[in-house]
Amino acid sequence: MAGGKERKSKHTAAAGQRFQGGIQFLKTKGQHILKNPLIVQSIVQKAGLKSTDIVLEIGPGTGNLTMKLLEVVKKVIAVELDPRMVLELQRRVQGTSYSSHLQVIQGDILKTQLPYFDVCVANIPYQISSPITFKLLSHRPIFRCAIIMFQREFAMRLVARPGDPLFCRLSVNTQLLARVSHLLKVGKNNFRPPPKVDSSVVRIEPKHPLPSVSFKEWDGLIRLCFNRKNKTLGAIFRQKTVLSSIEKRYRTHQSLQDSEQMQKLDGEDIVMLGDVSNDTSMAIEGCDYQDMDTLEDEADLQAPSSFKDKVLGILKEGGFEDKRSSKLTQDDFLRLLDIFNNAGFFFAS
Ligand SMILES: C[S@@+](CC[C@H](N)C(=O)[O-])C[C@H]1O[C@@H](n2cnc3c(N)ncnc32)[C@H](O)[C@@H]1O
Repeated sequence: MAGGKERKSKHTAAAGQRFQGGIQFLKTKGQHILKNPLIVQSIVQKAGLKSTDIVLEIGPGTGNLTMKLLEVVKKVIAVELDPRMVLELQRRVQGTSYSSHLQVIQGDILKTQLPYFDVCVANIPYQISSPITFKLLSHRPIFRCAIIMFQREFAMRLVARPGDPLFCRLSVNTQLLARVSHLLKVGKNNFRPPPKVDSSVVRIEPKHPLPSVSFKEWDGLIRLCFNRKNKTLGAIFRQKTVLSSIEKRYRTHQSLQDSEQMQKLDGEDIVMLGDVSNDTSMAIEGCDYQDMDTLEDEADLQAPSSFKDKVLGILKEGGFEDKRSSKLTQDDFLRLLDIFNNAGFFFAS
């Protein structure tokens, strides 16, 4: 009996953690509400907001952050998926002087066309971390900065530098497009209900102007290089699957050189960077040969080993053969892409 009673009281306490204002928080929607006002205050302070700013808030929830933002900026546009949260937020702001400064859009942020904004401030559901980061970075006109709460490990990957253990494709792609810095560590107990993982607030400041590089090309190369980030590039580019995918593109490129397809604008490129959602997935795509018949000729069929020599020769000449992706800087990757492209090798899928 006693054991039964104890189980019941534990259950009641846990359930209490998941309610506020009659709303049951759903983990499936990443609903972990920031309950510590000091953290909310600190996020708003670190955002460096101006009274003239329009702020985009992703997932306002019950509005703890929204209310603080409304105290300092001209307008908050909040995009929230859950209609129960939308109602709660509207109820909270109703009858206050802030109501005319808040616009609530009910919907999925990933499917919503983003409005104009100066700064994005958000405690996001962690399951959309990667796609939302790249959706923001592809948004135009460019915004001043984004101050976002991420799962700690994701945050540390975003800010990791060459040589750091967490340095990965996500770090390289983000840092091509933005300056990123770690602002604040936030422990689990600052949320209701507490998530399983710790969190961190990161500042993302889009670069302006962006480096002049095709992002599809860039990501195609980076994907290969981080296929096995601790192997030398020589070892990676010796792999059959890697050589096959490069060779396929090489041949396609040769045959399309004069066609319109080669003149695609880079502007549409960044959107595809959202595909890095699963950064640990390093599958190499584009290795099937189904469409090769029309492109192959006798000389091409005899090419494999000379093709490999050519690729390895480029790496060697550039001084990259013995280098490892985990230690390369952004300038190194830009130079590597440049020498490959100049030799007629391309990486965009
Ligand atoms: C971590 S909670 C943050 C709540 C609030 N901003 C706070 O700090 O207390 C994430 C919020 O995002 C909402 N949400 C989840 N997926 C979303 C999506 N795809 N688009 C917009 N909002 C979403 C959830 O309903 C929830 O209110």
